[in-house]
Amino acid sequence: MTLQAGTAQVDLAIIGAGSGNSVPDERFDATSIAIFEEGLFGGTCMNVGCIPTKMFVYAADIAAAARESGKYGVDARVEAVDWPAIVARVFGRIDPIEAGGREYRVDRCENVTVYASHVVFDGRDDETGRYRLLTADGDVVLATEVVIAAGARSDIPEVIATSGVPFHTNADVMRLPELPKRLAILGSGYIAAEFAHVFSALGTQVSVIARGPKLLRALDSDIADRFTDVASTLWDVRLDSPVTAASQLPDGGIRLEFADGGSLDADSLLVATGRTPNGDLLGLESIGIDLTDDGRVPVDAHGRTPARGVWALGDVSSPYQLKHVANHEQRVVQGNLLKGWDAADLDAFDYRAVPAAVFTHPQIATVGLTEDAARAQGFDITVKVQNYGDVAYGWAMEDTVGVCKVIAERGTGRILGAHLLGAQASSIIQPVIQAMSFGLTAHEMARGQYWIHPALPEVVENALLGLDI
Ligand SMILES: Cc1cc2nc3c(=O)[nH]c(=O)nc-3n(C[C@H](O)[C@H](O)[C@H](O)COP(=O)(O)OP(=O)(O)OC[C@H]3O[C@@H](n4cnc5c(N)ncnc54)[C@H](O)[C@@H]3O)c2cc1C
Ligand SMILES: NC(=O)c1ccc[n+]([C@@H]2O[C@H](COP(=O)([O-])OP(=O)(O)OC[C@H]3O[C@@H](n4cnc5c(N)ncnc54)[C@H](O)[C@@H]3O)[C@@H](O)[C@H]2O)c1
Repeated sequence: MTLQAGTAQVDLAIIGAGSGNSVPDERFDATSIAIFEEGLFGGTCMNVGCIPTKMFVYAADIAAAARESGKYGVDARVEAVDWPAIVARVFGRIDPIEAGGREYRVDRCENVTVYASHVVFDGRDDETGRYRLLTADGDVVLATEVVIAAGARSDIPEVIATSGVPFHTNADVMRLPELPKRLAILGSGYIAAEFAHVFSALGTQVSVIARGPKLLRALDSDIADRFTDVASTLWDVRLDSPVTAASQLPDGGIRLEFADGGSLDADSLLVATGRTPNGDLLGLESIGIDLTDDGRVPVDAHGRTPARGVWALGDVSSPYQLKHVANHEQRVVQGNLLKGWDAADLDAFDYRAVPAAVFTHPQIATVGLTEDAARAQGFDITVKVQNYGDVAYGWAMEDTVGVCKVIAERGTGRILGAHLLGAQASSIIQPVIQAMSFGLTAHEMARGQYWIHPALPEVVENALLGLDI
């Protein structure tokens, strides 16, 4: 059902149909619900994030494998890349899911009303004490409880925003009508690393511009250093290169100028310099919520904001901008909504072993503490760095760059972190995540199970066995 402009009252309002859209299940059938979504149903991950990017990455991996096939005695070549066909494959699958998700909520959920509009808090209603939510379309909804799941948006550095040069973000770069010949990517984090791989492997000349001395510098320094070295052989990587000016060239291209006096010309520009949580666009001051210093909606371990009855989850409030974390937080908040704000047995967010992967080339996966963080926290640690090339599957791959680094507490053998760079990293790290989540020590994990021989996880087994506990 879709409501005409006016005032409605609901038990629960949900801001954002990304992870927020998963809150109402059959246990909420007797709850009147308003969902506010100004953009696409399914949110960032489904439409412009995790899922489409990985579909492009898969195509890029195939192309890269063909290009690297010579070392196995196979003469494969990338004869052509049909970019429009790749785009059509990806969005031919995703767009109908978005439409289906929206249609399900609008037409088939009796207790749910969808407002396709930006919404803000407008204080509390004098009479009922409910939260007053005001949409850009002029609707007013009074809600007893609210879940804020409003996500984050691309940060655009001022030098680009004020220059007037055309640029892309993850929101539109995957729908370019054709592959650019030269793509400049500003930023050196997850999004930059993944799109650099996609476009480069598919034939674009890619430049990655980092303002600091290495790529992916939030990661363990051994991994970031090694990745920066490998990436520099694949792409035009500009380190220590803050952009001081951007301008459009007469041929439609873009020129970026750097602090050291150098410059770079490209056909297109992709900005990938971080994502700002959307809490600053929600009128939260009207209900007495101040954002954290880093711009997030503050929540306690159960997802409760300082405003009674208002919960938050996902990128808008989480210390992690990751979909599996947003999903976890959604399940916690969902359960707690059912239990009630004051329940003694509220579920809590669990951030003990949060993993992440960067689907670039080579892949990267990480869980737990970096070596520097473990030392800074005062742990007495033992560290083992094992090369992929040390195990049989690494020989099969002729691998010279892959590495698995594990960090454990000396004495107890507690696993504190693992960091992998190389083929299948996002998959072969999973047993370490499991061990950390269930409290297995390094020795228990290494010797308490079989490791399939000669599969790539043997690199993890060997790293564990190499620790000097
Ligand atoms: C390019 C890219 C690749 C990524 N890849 C991965 C990956 O491989 N793995 C991974 O774990 N994570 C990945 N992420 C991160 C992941 O996408 C996010 O962590 C996740 O989508 C956050 O979910 P969310 O529900 O908090 O927010 P979102 O999915 O962003 O949902 C928020 C929704 O709220 C809506 N909204 C916001 N404000 C308002 C308002 N005032 N009124 C109405 N509607 C509003 C927005 O339109 C949006 O649809 C990626 C992100 C990007 C950008
Ligand atoms: N595979 C995944 O899980 C995945 C993939 C993509 C995105 N994400 C999530 O989305 C988040 C956002 O991705 P992202 O890559 O935009 O952010 P990021 O935080 O990973 O990286 C941002 C980078 O931009 C740089 N930067 C910031 N301002 C700059 C400026 N003015 N000039 C030049 N460089 C600047 C930073 O130094 C940093 O290296 C990630 O942190 C991650 O949580 C996850």
